[in-house]
Amino acid sequence: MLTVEHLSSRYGRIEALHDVTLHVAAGEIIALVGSNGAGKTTLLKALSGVQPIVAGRVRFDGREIQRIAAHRRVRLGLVQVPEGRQVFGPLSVEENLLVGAWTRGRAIADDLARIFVTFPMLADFRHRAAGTLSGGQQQMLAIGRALMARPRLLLLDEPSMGLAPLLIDQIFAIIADIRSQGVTVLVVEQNVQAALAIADRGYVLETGRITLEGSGRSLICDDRVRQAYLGVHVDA
Ligand SMILES: Nc1ncnc2c1ncn2[C@@H]1O[C@H](COP(=O)(O)OP(=O)(O)OP(=O)(O)O)[C@@H](O)[C@H]1O
Repeated sequence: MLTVEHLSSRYGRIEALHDVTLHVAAGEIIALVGSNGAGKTTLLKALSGVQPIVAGRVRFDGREIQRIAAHRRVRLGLVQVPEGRQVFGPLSVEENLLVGAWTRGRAIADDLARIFVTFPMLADFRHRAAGTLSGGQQQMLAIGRALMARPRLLLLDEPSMGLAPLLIDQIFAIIADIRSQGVTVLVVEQNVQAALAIADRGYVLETGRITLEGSGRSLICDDRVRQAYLGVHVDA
């Protein structure tokens, strides 16, 4: 579904991504992990079309998209849930969800009803200002807003950031549920254990380069991942 080939991106003279190559097949959950500043957010932004790339190619469903504007990528089904939720605080929960559907013209009421079934809490708070919700509720709203765009590939940037353990479990259960409804998922996470546990495959990004890839299970068992990201001391 998504193929990224030799992608590089920079902020002025800082090269944030170097020669990144990866792929995502339809129906997969892919985890992208790495430490702070590794370039994970930059990669998602480059895929969404809000961060310029200086080299490389991105194909979505066989079509080159690296020169296609961000809003048109959303129409093609490539939709991002940004880091830090970024809900529209003064707007109501329902208005935030409707904003997610702005690229679409039809069946919005049906989709809104479906989101309220998936997230009953959003239905309860539909008239509340989004800014008054807790962090976990805002994360669910941000995911619901993205689902309103009818994604085929959902890009999630740190969905568990700042959430209590119980909520983190809920968020990962929701991600698994979204995939079971036919949406492919690429998730960036600092919660490496939880992300690799639900992922079919994963990639490790370090200082802008992909350094490891494999099945979720094989990466959780990899000594380099255990030592660097899971806090496990591994004897040499
Ligand atoms: N707007 C910007 N201007 C200049 N440099 C930036 C900008 N955004 C990110 N960078 C730099 O690009 C590199 C990659 O940052 P990025 O935010 O993509 O990493 P990340 O893996 O998502 O980290 P985090 O987990 O902290 O969000 C870092 O060195 C960062 O300092």
